[in-house]
Amino acid sequence: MEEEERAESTVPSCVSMKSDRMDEDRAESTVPSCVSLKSDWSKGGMIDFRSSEEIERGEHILSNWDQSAPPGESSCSQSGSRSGDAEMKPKQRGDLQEVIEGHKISLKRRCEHVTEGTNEAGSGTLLNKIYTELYITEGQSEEVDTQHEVRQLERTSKKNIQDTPIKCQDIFKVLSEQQRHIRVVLTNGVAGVGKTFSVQKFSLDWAEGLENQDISLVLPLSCRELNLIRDEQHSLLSLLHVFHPTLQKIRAEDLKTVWKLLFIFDGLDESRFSLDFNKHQVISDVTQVSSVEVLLVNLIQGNLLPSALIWITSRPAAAYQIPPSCVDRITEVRGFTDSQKEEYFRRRFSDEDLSKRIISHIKASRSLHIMCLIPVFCWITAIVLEDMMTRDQRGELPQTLTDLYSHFLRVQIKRKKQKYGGKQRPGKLTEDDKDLLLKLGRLAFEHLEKGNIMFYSEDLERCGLDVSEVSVYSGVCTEIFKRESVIFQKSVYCFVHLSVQEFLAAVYMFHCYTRKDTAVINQFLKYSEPVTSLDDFLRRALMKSLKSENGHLDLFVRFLHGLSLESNQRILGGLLDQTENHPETIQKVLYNLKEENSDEISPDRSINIFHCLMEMKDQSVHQEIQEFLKSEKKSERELSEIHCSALAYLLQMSEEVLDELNLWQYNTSEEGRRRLIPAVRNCRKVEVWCCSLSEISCGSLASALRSNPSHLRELELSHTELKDPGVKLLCGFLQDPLCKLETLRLKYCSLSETSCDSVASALKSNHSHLRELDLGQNQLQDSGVKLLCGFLHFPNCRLETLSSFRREGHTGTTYS
Ligand SMILES: Nc1ncnc2c1ncn2[C@@H]1O[C@H](COP(=O)(O)OP(=O)(O)OP(=O)(O)O)[C@@H](O)[C@H]1O
Repeated sequence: MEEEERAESTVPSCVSMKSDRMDEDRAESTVPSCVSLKSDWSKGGMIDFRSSEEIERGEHILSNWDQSAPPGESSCSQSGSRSGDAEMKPKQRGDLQEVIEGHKISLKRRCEHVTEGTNEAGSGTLLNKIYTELYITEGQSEEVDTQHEVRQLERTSKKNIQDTPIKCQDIFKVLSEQQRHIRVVLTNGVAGVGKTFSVQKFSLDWAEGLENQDISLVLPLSCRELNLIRDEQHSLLSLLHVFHPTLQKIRAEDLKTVWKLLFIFDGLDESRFSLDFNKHQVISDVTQVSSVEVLLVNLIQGNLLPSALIWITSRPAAAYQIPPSCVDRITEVRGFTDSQKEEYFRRRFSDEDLSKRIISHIKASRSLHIMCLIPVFCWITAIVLEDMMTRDQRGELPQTLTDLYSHFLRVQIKRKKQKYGGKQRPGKLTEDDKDLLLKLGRLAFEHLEKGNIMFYSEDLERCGLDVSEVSVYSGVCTEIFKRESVIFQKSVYCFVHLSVQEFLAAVYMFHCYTRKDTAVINQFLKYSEPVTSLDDFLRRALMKSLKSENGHLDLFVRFLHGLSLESNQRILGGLLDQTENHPETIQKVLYNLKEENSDEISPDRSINIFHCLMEMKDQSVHQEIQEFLKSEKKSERELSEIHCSALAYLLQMSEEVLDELNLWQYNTSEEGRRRLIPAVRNCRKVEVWCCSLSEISCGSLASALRSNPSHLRELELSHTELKDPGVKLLCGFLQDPLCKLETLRLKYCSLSETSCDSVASALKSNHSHLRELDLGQNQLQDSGVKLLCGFLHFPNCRLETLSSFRREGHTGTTYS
């Protein structure tokens, strides 16, 4: 037992960022020891010191070993376990029971406290006190793409009526007759939406004997921590011993005997593995040594411990690594519904009046209200608003993201001062503080560019950060930057949320601009001409961000624009030098944003230009579009490109589904029409004809279609020069089981027989609702038409009208 404890103290918790190891140690004395459990278990009629709850738990697990397999489990999953079980001696059973009980106690200690960015000993709050039910759905609401997560959350804030909610504790339960045994569950969700909290709550409820008691062992493994042994070779058994030292005594036979194990891999997106499901070493023995990646693939595919349940959580951009054929259920953590947001603030503050004021401020600010869909934003908002509302605050409450994050940083700095005292004037930073924050900013920036969210001591040192200094800092100001975990004596650091990293990165870049640090600026902008003014700098930064494929600089550039306002610079208490804030310069920046026009930019990405305007507190475009939407004669009003981006944003966010989006109904340029494409996400009928769609616009259209499978009934894409690759992209949407499209017109799109193949196989793969398909005036050839005819014989085919007629050619199929 003592040995186990010592071993445990050197390893991280499964959910280390939320747990507090100091508390674990304190809690130690209050829980029954494994020794007493062991003797209880094996002693028969002797006096039992355990609580009735513990007895119940223990007996339940024992009874699992005596039961036959549950219905629905695959035979292969049972074969190993039953035979091993039969051979098990009572002494072995007792030992195993003891190990499991010890594991439960350890897991409970790891999971019952959350630290929410604070590493101070004893500061952890009880998970059960602040845990607020999350809105989790079965299936996927949005396309799984690599777009920036803040944009995704803006889209996902709308609740789809067809979503099926599922409770966190039910994710392995068979809920309908159509479902078979659920072995592998993949849970998606954007950053900070509550995936780790869900894992922690699930594990705690299990360890406390409240939920999922049919599972014998819950084994959470954080992918972030698995990274640290990425280059090592392990067997599954040794992996468990490393990450769950309470299971040191567990043997290979035990793993095969315990009939329901659950492995939880939290944060696949944070793993640095490359999972190859096609070509890998097959492993079926828990003692066979290989790389962590190979072990993971074998577990997921069911080669290794076929009866073990697997739960993987991931941000959407990384979830594609798991082939759909390996997954029995996909769920998505969608964050908080409106009532859950309120519940969150009520739970958080015992002062009822304060929580009411905070809730009403959030409701009054549309962007804050949308952001609070994501729990981590609720947390940041709670910290800022609590501070502002409980002191004599005359200033305006934050309305934009830059406002909110500037206040967040200010609150953290203030907390540091309260802790250490200090002679400087309130609201002003010491030189040391500035130095440290800017170094953190540099770290944030350099790693944002590379797409890194985790850092090691070496990375800190490279930015001039003294590791011990950061540790002190992270002890008092941990909401900004926290020590994520310690494993094998190696610290891993990360910012409390990606958006905090993006904010600090923008602060650093802005500082470099005001200090005229041309080396850093030129390196970032990759431009030989020197930056001449603030508007020139912001314009080039915007262009750079718009060219990024996945939008990884979107939020950064939004903050950069927000920081150009003197009002925000003031909140930061001297961290940034004040800039040449001539009204003309700001006007020039606003003008540039409104006039930015390039057909090389994806329509989805262009919406970020509108967000930059909002961060600069320019409401003009927003107001003009609101008026436009109310006006009678819409087609007469001329819309600029930025108007179209704002319109696309408002339409896709609207609670109401638009009946028809016809791009020619708007009085705008060709580029303006393309910028409207994101609105396809929220309408029933779409007419995009006579538009030349570039590859980039086509990608945006495909992505918008994929996120609107259930509303869209009619799609007109004739005369669009879509070509075969364009059609291939769109087929992803046709394959979606939720796709209800009835009419698809692709006349004059320069298509060949290749497109027939793509369309026919997409339609075959699914219960297609398509009734009309028009492929006329393309060069489909007889072979293409033949492929389409193949689909007509298919049982799922509901097609009533098929046209592939080509006037001058030999093909003239019409089918009715
Ligand atoms: N159910 C919840 N109740 C209360 N607070 C929550 C809940 N879920 C999340 N939070 C808050 O949001 C923060 C982030 O949550 P969490 O770490 O679970 O997100 P995540 O989805 O795992 O994010 P990432 O992908 O960045 O790892 C938590 O530290 C907590 O402050």
